[in-house]
Amino acid sequence: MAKHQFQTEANQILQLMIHSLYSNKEIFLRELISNASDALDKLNMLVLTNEEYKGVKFDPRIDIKKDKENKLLTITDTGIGMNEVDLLNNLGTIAKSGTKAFLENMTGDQKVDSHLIGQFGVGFYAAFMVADTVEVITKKAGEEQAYKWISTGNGEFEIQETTKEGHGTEIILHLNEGEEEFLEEHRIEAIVKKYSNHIPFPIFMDKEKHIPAVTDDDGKETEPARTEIENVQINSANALWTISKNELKDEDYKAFYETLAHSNEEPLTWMHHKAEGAIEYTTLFYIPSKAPMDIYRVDYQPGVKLYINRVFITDDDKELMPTYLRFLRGVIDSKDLPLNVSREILQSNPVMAKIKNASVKKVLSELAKMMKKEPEKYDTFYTEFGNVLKEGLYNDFANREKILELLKFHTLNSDEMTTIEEFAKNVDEDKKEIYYLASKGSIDMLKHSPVLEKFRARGIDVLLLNEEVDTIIFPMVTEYKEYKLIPATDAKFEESEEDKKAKEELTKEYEGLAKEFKETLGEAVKEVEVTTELTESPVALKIDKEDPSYMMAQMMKQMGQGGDVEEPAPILQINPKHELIEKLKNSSDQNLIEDAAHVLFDQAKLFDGKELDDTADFAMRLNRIITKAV
Ligand SMILES: Nc1ncnc2c1ncn2[C@@H]1O[C@H](COP(=O)(O)OP(=O)(O)OP(=O)(O)O)[C@@H](O)[C@H]1O
Repeated sequence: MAKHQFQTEANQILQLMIHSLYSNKEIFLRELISNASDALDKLNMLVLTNEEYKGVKFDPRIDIKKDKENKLLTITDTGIGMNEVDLLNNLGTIAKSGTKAFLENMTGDQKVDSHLIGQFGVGFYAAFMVADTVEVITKKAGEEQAYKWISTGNGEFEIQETTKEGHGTEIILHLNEGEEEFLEEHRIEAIVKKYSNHIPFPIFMDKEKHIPAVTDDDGKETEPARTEIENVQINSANALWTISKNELKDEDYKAFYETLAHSNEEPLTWMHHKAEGAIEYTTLFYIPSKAPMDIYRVDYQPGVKLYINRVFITDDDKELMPTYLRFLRGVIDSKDLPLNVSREILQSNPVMAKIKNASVKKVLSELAKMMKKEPEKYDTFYTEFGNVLKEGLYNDFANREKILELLKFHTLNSDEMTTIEEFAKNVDEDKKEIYYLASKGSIDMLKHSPVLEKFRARGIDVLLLNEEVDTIIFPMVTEYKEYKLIPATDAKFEESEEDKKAKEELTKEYEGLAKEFKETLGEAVKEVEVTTELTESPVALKIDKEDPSYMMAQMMKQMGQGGDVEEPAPILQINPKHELIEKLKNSSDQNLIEDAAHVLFDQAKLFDGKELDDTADFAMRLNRIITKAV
């Protein structure tokens, strides 16, 4: 008998289960049945598609057995089973990405933690919520040797050779004191009906059947009443997605989601669609109410399963749906794909491509409907997944317009968020230009950006984008319908002759100060120029987009080498109408001008969402200026 240690993370999860922070213990059965169903799915596919498994009998069933006397509950399946290596890899370790992050987020607060665990999904380890000892007896399909895995959840497990008839897995739970309810027929049946009614395989259990007494014509009892044991199927076993929509209740969809997504949280919404015509397929997509833990990890686990005519093919294909819809959980099932598709073939299969395209369109149009009809629900969706959806703007060109219309924007002139469709209605019809400012920071900070002063002065509204992802994506989005999308920093407004003249005069007047600033700041700025476009701020930064080194940096960025190239120095604009600049022009205090040049340059950087190179230097100069002022 070989002893093994649980992997650290697995042990931590196990301890959480044992000390049951989770009040809804019944889900252990849902998790074990879901694993059994997955094991049957896997074998089904191999038997149908893999020569090596041709001889393996596929007789799919899940059995639940209860032994009240010994307080044992057993869940058996005739699925793929596990060999010794599988046992070591699967039970005792957690391969799921995001496990570490999940554990780090644990707070010790029951309420917060059970909410977290709902998103994480605990799987097999949930067994330890109700059992002090768990035995797994399993034999892999096509192999001779069976194994027994056993653990009391104390940080160790043991694996030994054993015998077992037929392939599949048997999970024996030695129930804890006080968990006897899970041996009651009606309780088990209720849990199965609640969560596992529509998994695609039958679940059987022994049930007591009462046979009433038989009496003759005179009312005399000829046979006494008795109880017989009958092995009966206790779930419907009709894959939920194959059932027509109007036969399903919300509860059915919700329960199926919990089993499918291993989640204890209700989904935000679902979309069930049956396509008939040249290609027949069914899709059932759920949107979770909370983002999965691994949503921003490259090794995220995709949530859509592919079935071909009810035979499970894969749940690990990131190409089934585009990555920007990776929050979807659900099923795609089609009769029109060949069963023996390999992953490579799947990706180039024209039927799969059509299903994928149509499914993306469907999801996007359902989201658009939700946005209009259920705005609150949409807001929840948007808070959780808005930034993921935005990724589609650069990797799904064909649907860019639709995705843009699903985004919500803050704007300069309003406190309410708006859509691009609404925003476009108020854009100057002759120019058809939509301006936006994309910079990381609070919306309030963006609203007060010096860049926007010329817009405010002219009463022109601007879209405000303050997420990091916006600053990467939006420069690549240059149009929406017939409108041009223009960064606010690039806006050029026509100047009247009068303005031009006034600017020329001011430039001359402030030439000296601009020169002093440039000498002080040196290479940190490309130049210092006088501007008449600022109204409130003394200074602002501008990038010269015609500068060849700027264009080079952009090109490198697009090639994914942004980190290696330095952006060219910005232009510092000074506002001659600002009292501060005016006073500086008239000052003869060289030290003050020097300090002011540095502090103002740093201030402009902060408004641009940039970090300061030397915070101590900034504070020191600022303090010197204040000291002089008080
Ligand atoms: N009845 C079973 N038959 C065959 N393999 C199983 C069975 N139960 C569990 N396993 C294996 O053990 C692994 C771990 O199971 P566990 O329930 O902890 O996680 P999971 O199912 O992969 O993830 P989650 O339950 O969160 O979706 C499974 O992925 C599977 O490979």
